[in-house]
Amino acid sequence: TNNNNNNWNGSQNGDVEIARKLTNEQDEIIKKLVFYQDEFESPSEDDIKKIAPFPYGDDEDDNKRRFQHITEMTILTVQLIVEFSKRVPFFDKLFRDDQITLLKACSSEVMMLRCSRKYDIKTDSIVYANNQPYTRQNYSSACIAYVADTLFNFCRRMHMLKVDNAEYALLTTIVIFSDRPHLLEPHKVEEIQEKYIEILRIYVETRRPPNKCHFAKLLGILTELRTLGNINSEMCVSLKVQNKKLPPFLAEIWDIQDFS
Ligand SMILES: Cc1nc(-c2ccccc2Cl)n(NC(=O)c2ccc3c(c2C)OCCO3)c1C(C)C
Repeated sequence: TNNNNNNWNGSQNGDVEIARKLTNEQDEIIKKLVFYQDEFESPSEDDIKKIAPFPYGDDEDDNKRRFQHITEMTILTVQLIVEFSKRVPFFDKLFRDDQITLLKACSSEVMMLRCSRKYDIKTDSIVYANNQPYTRQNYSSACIAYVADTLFNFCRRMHMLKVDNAEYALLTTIVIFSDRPHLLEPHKVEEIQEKYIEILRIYVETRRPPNKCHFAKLLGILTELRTLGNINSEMCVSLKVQNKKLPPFLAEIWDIQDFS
């Protein structure tokens, strides 16, 4: 090192990045996230019985019923995301207003992540809660055709990355603590997110050969999810125009102002 105690890579006092191990606290956090990810993974059987079945027919009414089914399934899924977030360490440290801001903004992104976790490459379908597959075709025919390929291509890319349960749980948590408009304490949210990003970095480092740049690819997913979430928001507005009514619960969480 040169005489002013800088290392060749410019890091001060010689603390070059070393492969750290997870602390006990960090290890406990991962275990908790994975536990609650499983706990709130899918809507219960009897919840699913209560919603309209997914029709496999192909007439106009079936398209409407498919849309109805997706909206009801989404409401159940968003409720699971809310339950999961309540168990995520440090979420309770935020103002209630910020918790709501984060949940409204992350819900569509977390749902895309959940879809990718249920993706079956062999049948190119998303096998959701009740073992009924959403294929590109029947997802498209639910009158949201142009997004089906985007969603399914995202699921394929996630499949190729072989994301494991701990990585999924950490990614979901990092998505929840993303910077969003109108937060009262943006720095607090960012600080919490950084804790989870650090846990993910160390977890990946200790699990996979370093040359795979797997950690960088996982962070890249966050950017992709942001784009997908924005397409969802645009779609919500266009649905409004097609006066395809979203249930009030979704219209509220996705901020679809009532222009009427
Ligand atoms: C009631 C409802 N539920 C969903 C949904 C369903 C599954 C995963 C994520 C979402 Cl957000 N969506 N959104 C999509 O299905 C959707 C919208 C835009 C997309 C997209 C999806 C899945 O995926 C790719 C990017 O663009 C809708 C409405 C708005 C139709």
